[in-house]
Amino acid sequence: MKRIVTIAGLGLIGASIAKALKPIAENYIIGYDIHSETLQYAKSHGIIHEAKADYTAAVLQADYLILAAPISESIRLLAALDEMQLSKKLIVTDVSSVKQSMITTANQLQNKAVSFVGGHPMAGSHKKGVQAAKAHLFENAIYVLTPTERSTEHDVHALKSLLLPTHSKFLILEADEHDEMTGVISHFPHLIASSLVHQAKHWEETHAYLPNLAAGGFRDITRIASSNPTLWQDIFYHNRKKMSLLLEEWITEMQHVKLLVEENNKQDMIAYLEAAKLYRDGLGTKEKGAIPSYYDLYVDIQDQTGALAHVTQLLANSNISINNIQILEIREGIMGALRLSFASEKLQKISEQTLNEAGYETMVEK
Ligand SMILES: NC(=O)C1=CN([C@@H]2O[C@H](COP(=O)(O)OP(=O)(O)OC[C@H]3O[C@@H](n4cnc5c(N)ncnc54)[C@H](O)[C@@H]3O)[C@@H](O)[C@H]2O)C=CC1
Ligand SMILES: O=C(O)C(=O)Cc1ccc(O)cc1
Repeated sequence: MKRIVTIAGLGLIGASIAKALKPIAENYIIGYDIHSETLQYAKSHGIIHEAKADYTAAVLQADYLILAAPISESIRLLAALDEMQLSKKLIVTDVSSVKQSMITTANQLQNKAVSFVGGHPMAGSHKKGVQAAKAHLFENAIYVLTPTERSTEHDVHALKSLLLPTHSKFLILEADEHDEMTGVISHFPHLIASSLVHQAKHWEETHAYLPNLAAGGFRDITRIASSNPTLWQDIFYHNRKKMSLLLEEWITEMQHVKLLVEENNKQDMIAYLEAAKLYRDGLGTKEKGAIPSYYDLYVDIQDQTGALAHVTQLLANSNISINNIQILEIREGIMGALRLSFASEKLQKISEQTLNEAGYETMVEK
């Protein structure tokens, strides 16, 4: 029997789920999006079986509905189910980064045919839109499910079975617990990353050369500030209570840090940095985070013509593809470092061996 799955919102997340679910013979994927070009793209690239430009028509046939629009839009799409005459049971889930406002809307629904289980696949990208979608986006990532008053254990089980091809790891959480944790480890760091970029921009007025000094550290810590601003505004809005509490806590923490700097007590400062290092080092580095981290290899090279080409050629000869290359430090006459990023630990290891054999010094961050 066919399992009819409607996905409303075919952007990065919706289309990635569609790509993961479509190869399963039992699934029939209907796509709905407010942008006709997105629908056309999804249909013509085989991401969905069928495109529907009308939301009600897309929902009426479905056994499952995945709401993958921006959070505020997904809330509207969920509430609109009360206006529909559904002839069969509909298991509804969403992918929103904040859960409480979705769950509150779900618990107010009157339509008895609707069962709702909140969802949040905790993987993403700084890109947006259907063209950035990838079938393997959620592989090994945490996929949070939040059961509600409007769902049974059987519904949760059915939804997990549907989402199995995403190859993610399911985790059941309460909405409030989810919003607090993601507030701390995902949403709040975004705000801080953006504010650090603002600080640098401000100082560029005084030091025009400043952007050229933006080295690895600044780039690493602000990488997430390059994400989709509309998406993040929506996240901050829906998690505003937690964000406000975290900001207060942060301001207090910064006052403490200010004292540490001003008082210049060597021991206290080292203890503060040590405690942070200890905790940070203990976080699994190779566990897949929300934004996939690549397997990096640092290579020391002499600053001489052709050094970069030589390294890449050596790896190309071994059929190793490099996902990203960053030149960390190149100054005349001294050693420079390349950061090469690979898609897997295996490629990282082979590259290390290949380059070591050719006489290059390498380093893998532990
Ligand atoms: N981008 C990320 O890294 C992650 C995002 N999420 C969540 O996924 C959801 C979608 O985000 P993305 O896919 O990144 O955004 P996106 O901007 O790539 O895609 C959103 C899609 O929804 C469509 N859309 C907008 N309003 C609509 C409506 N009323 N009806 C139907 N379609 C509509 C847009 O045309 C677009 O195709 C958000 O709720 C976000 O919180 C969850 C995990 C990661
Ligand atoms: O790592 C991050 O914070 C990301 O930017 C990717 C992301 C964005 C939104 C989510 O709800 C989950 C993951």
